[in-house]
Amino acid sequence: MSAPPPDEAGSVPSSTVGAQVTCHRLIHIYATGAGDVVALSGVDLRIAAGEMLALVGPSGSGKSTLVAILGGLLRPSAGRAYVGGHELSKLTPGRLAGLRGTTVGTVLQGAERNLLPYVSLWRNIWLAQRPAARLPGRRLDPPEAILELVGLAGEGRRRAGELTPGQRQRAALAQGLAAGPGLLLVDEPTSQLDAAGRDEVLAALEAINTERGTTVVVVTHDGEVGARLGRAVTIRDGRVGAEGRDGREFAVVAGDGTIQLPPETLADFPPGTLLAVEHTDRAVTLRVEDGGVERSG
Ligand SMILES: Nc1ncnc2c1ncn2[C@@H]1O[C@H](COP(=O)(O)OP(=O)(O)OP(=O)(O)O)[C@@H](O)[C@H]1O
Repeated sequence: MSAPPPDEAGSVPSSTVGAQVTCHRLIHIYATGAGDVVALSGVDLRIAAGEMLALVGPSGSGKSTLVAILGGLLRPSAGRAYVGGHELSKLTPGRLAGLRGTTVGTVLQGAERNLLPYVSLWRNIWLAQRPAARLPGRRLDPPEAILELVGLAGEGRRRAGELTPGQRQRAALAQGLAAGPGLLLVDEPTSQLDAAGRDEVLAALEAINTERGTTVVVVTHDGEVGARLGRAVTIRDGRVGAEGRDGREFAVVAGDGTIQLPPETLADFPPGTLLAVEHTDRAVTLRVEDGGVERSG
């Protein structure tokens, strides 16, 4: 592993505090031999610096695509994504590479994909720190301090391959955090774990967020994980479909003024239903006229 060229890495500022994230009408289309696949169809999302949230939603709704764009692994087809003041679609490939790991840390699904199994945890972390080591003003924590943060104090000499699944997942978090990114993206960190392992991973994520101020985004299918993080953004059909905050579920007004109805209402209000919209001071009411369902066309 070699450090990015100084002229490119040097233009990426230090990220010792949480990064703010903004998505504006973000669109991504995969071109395949069988035709185009629209993965994101206009995501509007704002995440404050130092916030922690879950991205939830059905399989294929676009969560991984969104995370890949925020992690600098994929360029959006249209729209804008900002991380820590950088507009990702405007960065050259070199600057985008410099951003990965230093400003944004990504922990891929499956802890073993993030770690070298035959070297110690200390060395795994040290290797992940190398790209950031020459950035001006970047203060890198000793590997042991990062391991302590994720509940692996004293385990640095062990090889990643020797760890339990829960320890391995926390080691993967430490690796993602190694270079001090302002944003940590974590894909399905609890999917292979029992309840105790899940609690330890959640405790590690909370420690990263509260003690370092790192902005943390967790992709999960586990509703309990979403509830514990306080804010859970549901991605549905490639856009923000709803948002849960402290146990309450909300519809979200998108940048183009649309909202998605909760899926359970669609049996009563199928596509094509005509709704009268009534707007008062603090309320918007959608009402079927005359109690009947009218269809367009
Ligand atoms: N590399 C790719 N090439 C073509 N289509 C893709 C590719 N990656 C994802 N897709 C498609 O894009 C859409 C969104 O996929 P994505 O993986 O982002 O969803 P997801 O919510 O992360 O799903 P899951 O929860 O199953 O991981 C799906 O229709 C998927 O089939």
